[in-house]
Amino acid sequence: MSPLLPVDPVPDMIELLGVRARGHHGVLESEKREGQEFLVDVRMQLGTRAAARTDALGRTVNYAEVADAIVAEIRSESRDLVETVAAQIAARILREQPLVRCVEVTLHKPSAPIPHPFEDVRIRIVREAPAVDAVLAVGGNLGDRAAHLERALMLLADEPGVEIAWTGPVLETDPVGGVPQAAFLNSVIGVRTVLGPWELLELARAIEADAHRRREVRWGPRTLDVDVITYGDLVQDDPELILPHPRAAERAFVLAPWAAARPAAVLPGHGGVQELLERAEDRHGLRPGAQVPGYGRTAPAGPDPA
Ligand SMILES: Nc1ncnc2c1ncn2[C@@H]1O[C@H](COP(=O)(O)OP(=O)(O)OP(=O)(O)O)[C@@H](O)[C@H]1O
Ligand SMILES: Nc1nc2c(c(=O)[nH]1)N=C(CO)CN2
Repeated sequence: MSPLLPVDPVPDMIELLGVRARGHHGVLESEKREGQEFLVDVRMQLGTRAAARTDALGRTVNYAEVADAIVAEIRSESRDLVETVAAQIAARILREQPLVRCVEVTLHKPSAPIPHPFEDVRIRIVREAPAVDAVLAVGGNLGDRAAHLERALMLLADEPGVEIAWTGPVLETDPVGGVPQAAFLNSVIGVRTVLGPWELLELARAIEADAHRRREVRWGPRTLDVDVITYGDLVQDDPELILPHPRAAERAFVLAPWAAARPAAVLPGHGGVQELLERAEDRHGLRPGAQVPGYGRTAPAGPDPA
């Protein structure tokens, strides 16, 4: 199966070059006392399609914030080595900018104490953000419900940058939301991914489109719905991608398969999924659903035990 997301031959990159500030880094006492100029170039890898499509700053990296972070690190507590300062800059960018998947930092020290003519001293490092644990909810009540869930899992598993970590059991659930309609099959899928949150949403939409999902009635019947429930601990309120999913905390059709697979899981900002499930109003409308290949697998795939 070919991947659903576009495969970019060169990933998108935002570059910020020549950010300058005085710092007191260096091995020599005179460097620590007097300080000198440092320059920094950064190249940040992130998906920029969602931002470009909507012209929304909140869906990308604000390079002015990154410049502030670089200057703060240059001005921070004196370090002996350029290695340390460059690593601190990279770590701060990855910590503060959850959309950045990989960062290259070049730190220049053009006034280094070298008693010979020279042009520059610089160090270049590349640091990757760790893969992120995310949870997706899948469900549908039109057509061959089990086949749609099975295909959704196959498409996810085939996507570069996504690894299936675990899956919940498939449950049959009464419809929630007031629209009279047939029962759903629902489950949840835990993934480990190097995709950014917007790319994960794009993938979820592509999987829905593959099942010919149509948006007609809000909370109405659908072949397949794929929602992003959590993306690591990321909390954001962008209406196109609210994280955690704004209704997950009260939906037994999400919480029950999640708690069955990961009883100790926590929904960031809301609490343990088990406790949330005990309070969810729709908790009595659930029953075991079909056996769908790939679902109900609580351990990562590996060699079968002998
Ligand atoms: N965490 C999220 N996961 C998926 N879609 C989200 C999320 N946060 C916001 N959205 C937005 O919600 C909008 C409606 O999505 P969708 O049509 O799947 O809704 P629904 O399935 O009918 O209802 P619900 O969102 O309550 O499950 C989409 O435009 C999507 O961008
Ligand atoms: N049981 C059940 N009810 C729903 C579901 C669903 O997946 N299962 N999805 C909805 C909108 O996403 C609305 N109502």
